[in-house]
Formats: sequence, C-alpha cells, structure tokens
Amino acid sequence: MYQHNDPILGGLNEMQRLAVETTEGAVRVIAGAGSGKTRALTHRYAYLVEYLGIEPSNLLCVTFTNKSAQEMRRRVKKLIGGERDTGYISTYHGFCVRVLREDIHHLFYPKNFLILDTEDQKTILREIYEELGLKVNDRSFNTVLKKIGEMKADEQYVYELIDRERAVDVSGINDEERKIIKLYLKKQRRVYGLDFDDLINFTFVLFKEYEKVLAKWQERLHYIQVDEFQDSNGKQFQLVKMLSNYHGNLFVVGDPDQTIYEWRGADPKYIVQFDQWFPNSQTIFLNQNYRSTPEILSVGNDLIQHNKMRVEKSMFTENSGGLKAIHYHAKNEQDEAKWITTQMNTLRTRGARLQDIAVLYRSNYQSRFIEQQLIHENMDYVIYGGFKFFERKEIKDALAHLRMITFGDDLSFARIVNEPRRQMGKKRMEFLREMAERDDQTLYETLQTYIHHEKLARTKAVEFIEAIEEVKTKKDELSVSDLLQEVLDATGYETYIREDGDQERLDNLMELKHSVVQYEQSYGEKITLEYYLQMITLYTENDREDQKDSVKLMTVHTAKGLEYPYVFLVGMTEGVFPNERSLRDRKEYALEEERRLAYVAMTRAEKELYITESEGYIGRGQKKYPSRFLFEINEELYRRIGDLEEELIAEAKEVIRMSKQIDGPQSSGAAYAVGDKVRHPVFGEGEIKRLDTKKRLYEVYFPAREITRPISWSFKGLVKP
Ligand SMILES: Nc1ncnc2c1ncn2[C@@H]1O[C@H](COP(=O)(O)OP(=O)(O)OP(=O)(O)O)[C@@H](O)[C@H]1O
Ligand SMILES: [Mg+2]
Repeated sequence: MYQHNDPILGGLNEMQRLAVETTEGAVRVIAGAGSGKTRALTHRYAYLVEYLGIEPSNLLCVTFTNKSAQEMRRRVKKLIGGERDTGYISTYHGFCVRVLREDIHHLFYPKNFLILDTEDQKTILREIYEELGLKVNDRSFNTVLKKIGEMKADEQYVYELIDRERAVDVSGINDEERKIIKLYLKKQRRVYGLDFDDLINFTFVLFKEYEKVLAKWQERLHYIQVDEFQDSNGKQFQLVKMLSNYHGNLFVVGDPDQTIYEWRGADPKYIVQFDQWFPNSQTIFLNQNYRSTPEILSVGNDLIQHNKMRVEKSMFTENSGGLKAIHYHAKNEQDEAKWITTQMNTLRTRGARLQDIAVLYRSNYQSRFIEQQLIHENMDYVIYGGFKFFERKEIKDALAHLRMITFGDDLSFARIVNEPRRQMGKKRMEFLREMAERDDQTLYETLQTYIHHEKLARTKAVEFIEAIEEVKTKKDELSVSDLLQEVLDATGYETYIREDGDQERLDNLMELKHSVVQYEQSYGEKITLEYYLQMITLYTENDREDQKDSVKLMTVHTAKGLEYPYVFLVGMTEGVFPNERSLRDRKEYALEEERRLAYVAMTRAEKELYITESEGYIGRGQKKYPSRFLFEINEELYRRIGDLEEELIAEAKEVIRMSKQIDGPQSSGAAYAVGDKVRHPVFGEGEIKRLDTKKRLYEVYFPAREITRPISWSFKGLVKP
C-alpha cells in the first residue's frame, strides 16, 4: 500500500506505523526518550491529513511548551506542505486562547480580553497594596501570587468573576489575604484580564456550563493528539478527555520517566492508568531509540534505574557507537567554562557547527559563567526561554546602581529611582526632565536641586539621594564587590528583590555578586569601579540577535522534547542538580523528580555528551562537590577527565551518604510475598516470583505478556487483583 520512500509512512518502524494507522479510538504510546514518539505523532497528523483527508482545522494537537509546539509545527509542515493552517498545533494555553477568543462572550467577557503575565499581575497587586496601605515587607507579591494560584487550582472562583450571584467563599486563607484576593479578582475583572491559570479555568467552565459550546468544539475536533502526556495535570487531562468524548479519538504519547512538572501538579498516573478512563484503549510500546549512540543511551538508562517509582522499559538502539560520555571535573568555574569552549572549538574543527551544540543547566542563573566565556571567545549564542544574563532586569538594575555612584547618568537614574517605589511616577519624572533640560543638568543633579520643591515633597526620593551620596564617599576605599553590596543595601534594592519573593531574581543577583568577587580575585590587584563598569559593558552591549549558527543555552526544563548532536550538561554540582530544595525536603519523590530531570538532560544528546562541574563554593561558603547523579552512573559507562582527587570523591560520597542517613530508614517494606497475585496498571495480572531485599524489588511475572519485570516495593500502582 505504501512505498518505502513514502514521506509519511516510510521511515517508521512497525510499532510507530501501528501508532500512525490506529487512528480510531483511544490510543496511548508509552516509550522512552528518543524512541520516536513525537515523530509518530507528527506523522500521524500528516497521515490523517494526507491519507484520510481530514482537514487540519479538525485536528487538535497539544504539547507543553511554545518551543515544542513550534518544533512540531515545523515537522508537520515538512510533511504536509507549508500552506496548510496548523493553528491547532499548540500549547494548552494557546488552545484555550483560541477557544476563548471565539466563545468567551458567553461568560460576559469581550473577545479581545487581555492576557496578563506575571508583571501585569504584580502591577495589579501594587495598586491593591497602595489602596489598602499594605507593605511588601509583610507579605511579598510572590506569596500572594502563590495563594492566588492555589485558589485558582479549583475553577470555582470563575463563577465569582462571571456571575456575582454565585460568589464563592475563598476558604483556607486569612481575612487580609482574602481581602487582597477579592480585590485582585475585581480589578482583574475590570480590565477583562485573564492570567495563565484563568485561561484553562475559563475554558473549563465554559465547556462545563455551555453544552452547546462544548458540543461545537467536540464536533469540530475529530482527532486529538497530546505529546508529553506524562506532564499533564488534572485539569489538562479533563479538558482533553471532555473534548474527545464525542468522537472518541484521543491519541496520547509520553514517557513516565520524563515527568518533570510534578511540582506544578503534573501526574504521571494519567498516562500510566490511562486504560482506567479509557477501558477500550490500545497501548503501543516503542523500544528502539533512534536519537542517541548506545553510549549515551546506557548512561541515561543507568541513571534512571535508581528511581524506585517507575515502570521498567527495555530500550535498544541500532545507532552506531560513538564516544563514551565524558565527565569533566574542573578546579574552578572559569576553568570549567574554558574547557567547555575549548571542547566546542575542537568539535568545530571536526566539522560541527555551533548550532549543533546545546548547553543545558538546572537553573537560569547558571548561564552566566558560560555566557561570559562565550562572549570572550566571540562565539555566538542564544538563550532559549529567557533573557541573556546581563540583559535580565535585576542585573541591569544592579549595574545601574553602580553607575549612579560614578557616572550618575540619566539612563541609570531613570531605571532605578522608582525601584523600589519612591513615588517617582510619570508626572514627577516629567517635571524632573523639564527642569533638567532648562538647567542643563543630569536628572540626578536636578533631583538634588529641587528635592524640596512642592512637586517632589512627599516622595521618598530624598532617601535615594542619601543612599547614593553615602556610598559615593566610600568609592575609593572599597572594592567593587563591597561597593555593590553597600549600594544594594543602602538603597534597599536587594531587600526589595528579596521581598518580592522571586527566587530566580534573587539567585541572579547573588550570581552577579559572586561574579564580581571572582573577577576581582582573578584580576589580582584592586580594580576601580570605572574599570569594572567599562569591562562589563562588553557583556551588556552584546545583543546580536538569534543568529542561525549559534550555540543554544537553556534550562533542562526548556530542553524537553528537543535534541542536539552535542550536549554539554554543565554545573553538575550536588545541591545545584539535584537542587538544594529537593535535598532539603528529604522526600524521595522530590529527588526522583530531579533524577528524571537529569535523565531528560542526558537523553537530549545525539552524538556526544559532556557533563561538567567544578570545585569552589556555592552561596555562603558551602563547598561544591560533584553531583550524586555522577556517582550513581556506573563508572565504566563514562570517561572522567580533569583532576578529581580521591580525597574529594570520598568527601563527596560522605556528604551524600550523610544527607541520605538523615532521611531515616525506608519506611515501607514488601507488601506482597512470593506467590501472591497482583495487578499492575500497565502489565496487567501478575504473580510475585521473587523478592530482592537488597534492591527492594519484586520480580513479577506477567503471564499475558510472558514477561518478568522488576517492580519497586514502593510502587503504588501494584495492587491486589
Ligand atoms: N523510525 C525512525 N527512523 C529514523 N529515525 C527516527 C525514527 N523514529 C524516530 N527517529 C528520529 O529519532 C529522533 C528522536 O525522535 P523523537 O524526537 O520523535 O523521540 P521522542 O520519543 O519524542 O523523544 P522525547 O521523549 O525526548 O520527546 C528524531 O530525530 C527522529 O527523527
Ligand atoms: Mg518527543
């Protein structure tokens, strides 16, 4: 029926083809990283269009990030031609926006409603705080936004927005918070603004309350496909379930080992127990990896084995062998960064392009040390899903503070005079500008001149002047790093960021301070503030745009679903990856989520994988050690280079062991004995054949499939039949 060179059905293995051709009913594909799930899904889309004659406007295809939606659209267009509309290939949020733009009037909202991002949300909160006379010190915006998010986990509040008769009680929070939240909802309503949570919730309520609207969308969307299904949360799951209820054609693909959004409500049970909701569904397993070399695959597989809560998969690859993965241990961060760019240059001499290379890290602030080295080496780079380090707001703000001490330029002044709020709004700034023009002075000088003018009375600008002037007197005696700290303290900027409660911005600020200290140390003699600022403009003025041949930098979360020939997983330090929080929680599941994240990172690599980390200190004097994940991988599977002393290894292992010990002994033992009959959510009926007390596993035989699988004692999916 088809030819091998058929662009849609050729180039698929048997199981993938089965997934593509099983167009009717509920179908799930469970498979590991790089096994061609997304490929099967995009080819299926093309198959529906080209072989079954389905219009793309009847096909919904959802995924999680904008990046992967883009990538999916690109892959589909390659198969069905660029002219077709592929608007229903989108993120959950993107799809909800489409629904609401068409039908939100049923909820008495205009179709041109506003979409509110976090900054908009904070602007609303700022107003509320002013009206109620509240202080950010007492309750940070992020704390409130978190509460609002928690309240919005349940869609009941939507009724309050659309129908005051059905006002709901916001329980579980104190009076003041309730007041803030009520006001927030009111203000939101006034501007017809919808934040990200609202998009899903409004759609949900719309479908629940207006049968006809739901029916229209159900009928329109003949086929629904979801990628990365393991990261669905309850509401997202309900939404696709609801939508597929009429035609019943729901296709989901995912890998439970890649669940990385549990902290945001994702639950792998929706894929693992899919057949409970869709009893007539079919399940297809893919087990050939096409992405990576066997060397890379074995590293990823070996690491993920350490998770207890998982379903074992057996993956193989026919890809030809490559180099072993490399773990590079550096003596310090600069050395780590240098080694990485040197390695990149070596790859280039071997024919690689910069665009074949990705640098992945656990948290955004970690991009800084790599960025500086890339800039230094004149290598182009792009950051996916975020700003370059020196373009981030808090970094520019902090540097503007330093500039105020020496240059006092208008740009820096305007950036920070009202940050934190000093009542220097638009009108007062206009007045300053006018006066500055007339007197031919800088804005800052003008402010000093007119500080007692009635227009400026009752502002906190005087405190700003005092702070800057005070630090100025110390300019020549203090080091740049001390000056930075002084000015951030004196103006209250650091406290302001701290109180905002946004950990990422605080991390960035800490990283800046850390980088100044490092710069001073490597420079040897004392550097002047002017010299430092001049040096740093080199980094800030570097705003060449998304050029094609550039290294891609991103967090592991952003990298989900993507692939690159050469991957550098950097900053692999205990306490960074796995991150401090997961260790502090001492919850096994938090650590397991970090491990899945590491698994996602490693499995992005096609040809070569480099994992790097370095000695030094994190934050306040906490010594850096290689991540436990590096020790978990069988040493024969990778090559270690760099000077990692036995002593440091021993120390690291001790630190890791200690942190496990405080965990206390594992609570639960084996719930079943040899001979017991059990039921597994994916493999069905089985019998316990053996107990492995060391690894805390059952060996379970599943007669229907004639397979034996090691299942963890702690796996909750194993039940009595
Ligand atoms: N049958 C096949 N023949 C050749 N190449 C394939 C085949 N299936 C998949 N590939 C290639 O393997 C790579 C991985 O595929 P894909 O991205 O679809 O995997 P995935 O299962 O979605 O991975 P992830 O879990 O990381 O999202 C892609 O480059 C894809 O084109
Ligand atoms: Mg994929």
